[in-house]
Amino acid sequence: MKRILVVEDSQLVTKVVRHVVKLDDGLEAVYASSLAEAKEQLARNSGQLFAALADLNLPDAPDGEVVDLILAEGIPTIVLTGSYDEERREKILAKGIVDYVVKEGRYSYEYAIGVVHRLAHNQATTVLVVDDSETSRRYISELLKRQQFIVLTACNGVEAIKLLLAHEEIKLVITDFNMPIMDGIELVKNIRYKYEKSDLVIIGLSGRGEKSLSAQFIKNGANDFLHKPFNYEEFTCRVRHNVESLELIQQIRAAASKDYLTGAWNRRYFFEQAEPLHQEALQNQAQLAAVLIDLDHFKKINDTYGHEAGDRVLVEVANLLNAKLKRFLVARAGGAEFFVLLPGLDNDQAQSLISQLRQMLASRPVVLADGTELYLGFSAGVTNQLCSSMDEQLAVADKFLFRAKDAGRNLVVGDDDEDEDEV
Ligand SMILES: Nc1nc2c(ncn2[C@@H]2O[C@H](COP(=O)(O)OP(=O)(O)OP(=O)(O)O)[C@@H](O)[C@H]2O)c(=O)[nH]1
Repeated sequence: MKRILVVEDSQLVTKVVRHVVKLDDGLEAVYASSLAEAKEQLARNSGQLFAALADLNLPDAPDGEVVDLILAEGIPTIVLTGSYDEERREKILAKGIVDYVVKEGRYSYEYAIGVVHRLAHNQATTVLVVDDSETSRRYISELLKRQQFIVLTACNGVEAIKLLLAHEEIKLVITDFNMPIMDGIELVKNIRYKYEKSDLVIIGLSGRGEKSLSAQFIKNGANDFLHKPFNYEEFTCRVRHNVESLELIQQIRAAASKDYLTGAWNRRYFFEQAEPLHQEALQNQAQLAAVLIDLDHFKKINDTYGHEAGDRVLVEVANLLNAKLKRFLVARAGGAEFFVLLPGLDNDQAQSLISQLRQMLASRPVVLADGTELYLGFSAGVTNQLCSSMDEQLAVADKFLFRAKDAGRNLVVGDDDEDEDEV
């Protein structure tokens, strides 16, 4: 939970902000209606405030003094202002605030809260700034740090590539064009050999009078560009827009790869990951065990306790498999069936691991919402016969799974079992 300070003397505005904050699970707020109260809240919540929303005009501080007070504590501040004019805008931005919001209705406050959330995301986002000018690097870094980004810097393309290789977490590269050793466009070309646009955002910078550079940046793989000199708002809007687009693509990707109910990987993702691992194992004659797990009498759980109880069981089983098979690939195949891929394990090792899981599940009940304890069993087929494709190997696992069901269920059958595993 992030705690924010809201400094506002209008009761009506405070009421709306309270309402917006209340609807937000990730935020809690403390309130002040004057400079004096703001001082008290800062002292009381020292070290615990993530950000602040502050009105510029307070009865005891009519000229934005409260903003200076909050900024002096190192707290990212979003200014709430009743009126907007160019001179005022320049003045408040120059103070070092994160953003300003003109109080024009509920949407303005939702926007302000959105900025707070953006700051929280930015704290986990690393940006690489590439520029040979120290002044420029420092200026861009300062703008990014105001937005709470983690910032790394490089003074040419070669240094940038070294940093990219050493820091997989970098999500955004902001690069100038004119640099010694490797210019910005060459850097973009090099980066795009390895990183897709949907994995890493690049924003090119081009100076005035070099208009064609912006097009060259984009044509060679940059996501966006900015003409220099730019102002703080122009820069932060572009950065925000690009980072949000990247996050959205990554969310869509994750949603397309995960099973909606259990959060486990889905069938599509499993094959996407498993096929290359299978090919690699074939080429290197390496061990690769594939497993098909199916809960026993799952239909009876739905029929007896309802579909919701069935869902709960599926979630618990997926959680157990994910927790116990962390370094392997686990996916929900559909219904009450799960795929597991165990690279590096021979049949005996895989069979023994899956049997342990079977015993674990059988000895730990899943507790339903009404307190009912359900002891579950599963049957599984395990094989490390590589066959010629992943599909074929899974067909062998499926044949063993069928054998396990046929032999009475609650069993793990593998390559060496002509009949059955332990019951
Ligand atoms: N609650 C719930 N049920 C599901 C879901 N997907 C499939 N099912 C049900 O899961 C059941 C799967 O049953 P089966 O695997 O065919 O049969 P079973 O009762 O487990 O019997 P055996 O596998 O032979 O032991 C069906 O009744 C499906 O309707 C789901 O997402 N949630």
